[in-house]
Amino acid sequence: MPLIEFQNVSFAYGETPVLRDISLQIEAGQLVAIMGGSGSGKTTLLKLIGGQIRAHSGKVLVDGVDVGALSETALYQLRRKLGMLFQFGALFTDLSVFDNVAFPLRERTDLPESMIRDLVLMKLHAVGLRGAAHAMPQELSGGMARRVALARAIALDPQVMLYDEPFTGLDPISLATVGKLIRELNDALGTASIVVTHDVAESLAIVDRVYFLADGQLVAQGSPAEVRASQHPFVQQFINAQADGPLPFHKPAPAYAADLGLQGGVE
Ligand SMILES: Nc1ncnc2c1ncn2[C@@H]1O[C@H](COP(=O)(O)OP(=O)(O)OP(=O)(O)O)[C@@H](O)[C@H]1O
Repeated sequence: MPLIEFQNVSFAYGETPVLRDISLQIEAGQLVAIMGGSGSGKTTLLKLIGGQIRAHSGKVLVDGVDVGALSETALYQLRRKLGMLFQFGALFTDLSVFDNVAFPLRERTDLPESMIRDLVLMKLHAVGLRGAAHAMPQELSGGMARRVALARAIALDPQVMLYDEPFTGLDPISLATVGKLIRELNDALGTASIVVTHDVAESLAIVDRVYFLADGQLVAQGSPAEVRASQHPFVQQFINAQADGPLPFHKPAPAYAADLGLQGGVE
């Protein structure tokens, strides 16, 4: 059974459709990337998995459970299975690295402090930062802070990991380190993981599959090898970072002359 499944999911904010008829399946151990232009609905897709919003039609299943049908209490339980790393998922600045990672364990479990200590050190070890346990967030580089946030996200051994732009703002070395960690943690924990990213090269190096979203629809998908070889115009536009293509540079607008209030003007 897939850990994440979208069955013909559609969603709109008010009258504006954001996702249309999305179907996909992600198995345990799979790491996938969702790519698409700004506003194509990537973050919305993650919010449907976390239950922050509910599908207007179709179903979102996490570990076989229909997220849209859950009560608030049941959602709270479900979220225990999810780990999330967001671009701006900042660390608590007044807590040490250790206490940041311990936070979800203290909040969500009744484990004794001695066990929490072991778990925190294990998670920090997994991201290579056991040595920074007693540092404060202000003392960390951006890349280290992201790795601590990653350790915090996996504190409760999630079955599903959601990453929203995990590479943003990182230097090339930290970026490669975080990418490698995302892959390693996915494999070690056997999670189903989704990375929402603009970072084509980094994500192609680590993921099993890529889904391309445009205008709220899945327009292309494939393995990194298929994506690299694809002649699909959307895929090409992303891989080659072209400003214009199927995702247009210009947002649709009235004729220039009409916008300027000219009648019969020349465009
Ligand atoms: N709370 C909201 N209320 C109304 N419209 C929203 C809301 N959140 C997002 N939108 C709109 O929904 C569309 C999809 O947004 P979403 O954040 O999912 O896109 P995205 O692909 O993640 O974009 P980006 O790459 O820029 O983060 C956008 O047009 C956005 O303006």
